Amino acid sequence: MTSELSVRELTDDDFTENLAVLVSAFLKDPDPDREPLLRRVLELERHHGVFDGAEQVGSCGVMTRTLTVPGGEPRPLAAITHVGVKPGHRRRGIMRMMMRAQLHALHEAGAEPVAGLEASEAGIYGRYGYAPATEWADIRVPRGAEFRADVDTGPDPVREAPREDALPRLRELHDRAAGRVGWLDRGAPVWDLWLADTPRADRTAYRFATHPRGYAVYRLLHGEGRREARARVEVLEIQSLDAVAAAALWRYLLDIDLVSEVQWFGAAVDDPIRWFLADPRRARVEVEDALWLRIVDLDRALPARAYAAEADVVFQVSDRLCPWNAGRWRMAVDADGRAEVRRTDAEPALSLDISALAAAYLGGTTLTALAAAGLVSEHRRGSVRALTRAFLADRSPHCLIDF
Ligand SMILES: CC(=O)SCCNC(=O)CCNC(=O)[C@H](O)C(C)(C)COP(=O)(O)OP(=O)(O)OC[C@H]1O[C@@H](n2cnc3c(N)ncnc32)[C@H](O)[C@@H]1OP(=O)(O)O
Repeated sequence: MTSELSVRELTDDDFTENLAVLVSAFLKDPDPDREPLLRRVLELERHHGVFDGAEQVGSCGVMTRTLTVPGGEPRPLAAITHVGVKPGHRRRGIMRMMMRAQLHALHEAGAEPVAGLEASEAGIYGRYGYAPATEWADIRVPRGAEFRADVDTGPDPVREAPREDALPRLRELHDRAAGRVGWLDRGAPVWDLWLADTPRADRTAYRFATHPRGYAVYRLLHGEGRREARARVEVLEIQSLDAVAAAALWRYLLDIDLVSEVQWFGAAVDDPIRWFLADPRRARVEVEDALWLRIVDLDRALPARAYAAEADVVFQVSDRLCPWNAGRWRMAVDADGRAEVRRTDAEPALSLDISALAAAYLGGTTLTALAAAGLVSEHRRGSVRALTRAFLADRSPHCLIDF
C-alpha cells in the first residue's frame, strides 16, 4: 500500500481537492463562505501533498510570514498550516513524509530558517523537532471585578465602532504594537480570515471597542435564562500601546451590562489584568502551549535574534530529521548581543536536541528549565546558566496565532 504513495508540491489547480482533504481531516463541513478567504491566504505552491495514485490524501503548507524575535526585528517565518491526512490513510507515515519533504525543501531553497505552527494536538510535533516557544493564557474574570484604586484608566473613552470604521484603526494600532516578541505580521488577507464571522444563533457578531491607543475585538455568547446576567464576553484580541489603554479596555469589557464574565483564550501569560485587579485571584488563569517553533537552519536562525548577555559556548546538537543541524557548534555572543555561530571540533560544554533551541528561541522557556527536565545535558559546569542568560527576553513572548 505504502509503495503507491507519492509526495509533490501542489499548484493552484489542486486547491479544491486540497480543501476536501482538510475538511475531512479536521472533521468539518465544507464552508463555501470561507473558501475565497482561504484562497487568498493560502499559498498552494508552498504546499506539499501526498497522493495515493491520483487521489490527494495528505496536505501540509507553508505561508510566508514574519515573526518578531528578541531585539524587536521581524524575521522570516515559515508558518506551517493545513496539515492533515484523510482519516482512511492515517498511521501509514504520510505525515512523516510531508514533514520531511517540507523541512528539506525549506533548507534546500535557503528559505525561512525557522518554521512555526499551532499544534492541534500537543503530542504530534515534538518528534519533528518542534517545541512550544510561546504560551497562551486562558483568562476568565467575573463582570465588575474591581481594579486597584490607583489603576489609571485615563481620560479617553472607549467607544464601540462599526466594523468598517474600526478596521483601518485596528490595522494601524496592530502594526504599531508589533514590536512584541512572538508577534506575526498580519497582511490584509490574514485580517479578513481572522475576523471572518459566521452568523450563529448562540453568539453575536464581532464587536469593536476602540481607544486612541488600543482596541478590543470581542463577541457576546448568549446564555440561557430570561433575566439573569447570562451572556459572556469572549475576547478575540486586546491590543494596547500602553498601560492606561490596556486598563481602559479591560475596564470597559468588565463593565458591560447583562454579562457574567469576560474570557480571553489567547492572552499573553503576563497580561496586565492580574496586576490591575484589587484581588488578583478573581482572574482564573490556565496556561497552554501556543506557537511551536522548529529551527530549520541553526546557523542562520540563531544569529537572526539579539541576545541578552555575552556568551561563548560550544554545544552538541542532535537532529535526526534535519542532519545539517547536527554536530558541534560554537556560539559567541558579543557585548551588543550579536551572535556568531560556527561549526567547531572543540569539546562541547553541553548537549541538546534541536527542539530545545526552538523552545528557548524567543526567550519564553529557559534552558535551565529544559535542563531540569533532562532535555539539556551539561558537561561543563556553568555553561547552561551562561547560555540561559544569553537567551533571555525582556517579556514573555506572545503570539496570537492567526493561521
Ligand atoms: C499546523 C497544523 O495544521 S496542526 C493540525 C494537525 N492535523 C490534525 O490534527 C488533523 C487530524 N489529524 C490528522 O490529519 C493526522 O492524524 C495527522 C496529520 C496528525 C497525522 O498523520 P498520519 O499520516 O497519521 O501520521 P504518521 O503516520 O506519519 O505518524 C507519524 C508519527 O506521528 C504519530 N502521530 C500521528 N498522529 C498523532 C496524534 N494525533 N497524536 C500523537 N501522535 C500522533 C504517529 O503515531 C507516528 O509516530 P512515530 O513516529 O512514533 O511512529
